[in-house]
Amino acid sequence: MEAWLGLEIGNSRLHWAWFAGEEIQVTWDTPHLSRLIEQQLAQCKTFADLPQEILSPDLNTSRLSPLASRLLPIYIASVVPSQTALWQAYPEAHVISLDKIPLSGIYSTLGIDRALAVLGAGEAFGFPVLVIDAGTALTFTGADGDRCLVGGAILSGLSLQLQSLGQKTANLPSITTPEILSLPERWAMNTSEAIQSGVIYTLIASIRDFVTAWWEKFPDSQICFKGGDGKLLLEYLRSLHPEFTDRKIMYEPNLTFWGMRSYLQSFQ
Ligand SMILES: Nc1ncnc2c1ncn2[C@@H]1O[C@H](COP(=O)(O)OP(=O)(O)O)[C@@H](O)[C@H]1O
Ligand SMILES: CC(C)(COP(=O)(O)O)[C@@H](O)C(=O)NCCC(=O)O
Ligand SMILES: [K+]
Repeated sequence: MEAWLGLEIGNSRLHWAWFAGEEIQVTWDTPHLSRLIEQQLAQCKTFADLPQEILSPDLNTSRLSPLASRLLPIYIASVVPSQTALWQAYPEAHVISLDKIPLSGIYSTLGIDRALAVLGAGEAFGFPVLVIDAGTALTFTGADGDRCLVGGAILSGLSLQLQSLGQKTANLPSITTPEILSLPERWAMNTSEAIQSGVIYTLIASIRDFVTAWWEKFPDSQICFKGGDGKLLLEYLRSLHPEFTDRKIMYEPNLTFWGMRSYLQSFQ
């Protein structure tokens, strides 16, 4: 099986998957790359020449050593043009564009991450399907039983909501997501918890509203969460709304990579 790397470039960080053919071997995340790396990417002749920055510290690199003597193709789904540009110099970079995604009804400025995630989810669990991506932004993206985009919605993600409150007010601290270890008190008695309560309970209420509206349209449809805050938000949704526990709703971090795999298969 041929080896390749999937790279999803989000607004907070890079998400990587090493594929052996159709199987994901390992995934990891790294920070955005600096412009200084462009030169190094241009001169890559083998996997071993790739900058260390793209490998995670906890990635067992010995697993990758069989690949070290070759140059791996990297399939890129990016919503950050300045980060995409850095890869133009890499000889085996393939930027995935919206026009060849095997879904209908797509609008021209739809995020490629959203298109691939809904494609990956639909291929794995069947169409119709709804994807909730809790990344920098939080997005809802649905497709119907004919693999046609139904549409969706975009709002500020969990960290962005917390950060912007801290940045645009004099007295509010910027809370970070690792500080939210459990569901806050709804009726909070201190500033930090009041911020957490406001952001979390309204986010969960919005998600519940979209989920309910989706199931009114497509009652048996699978709903998939992904993204850095997806696991936490699904956990909170379930604990506040136990009636969702037995419904088809799950967390799956690799939807975009599954979408890349389907995209590549559509050319075979
Ligand atoms: N190590 C981490 N670095 C950055 N964000 C993280 C990390 N762990 C969890 N998160 C959460 O993930 C969110 C970003 O989600 P992610 O899916 O990585 O975003 P994007 O795909 O937009 O780059 C942040 O808002 C943050 O709350
Ligand atoms: C909505 C997004 C910013 C989400 O990006 P992310 O939070 O995953 O970094 C991205 O999908 C995007 O730039 N979309 C383009 C607009 C659209 O999808 O309609
Ligand atoms: K994303």
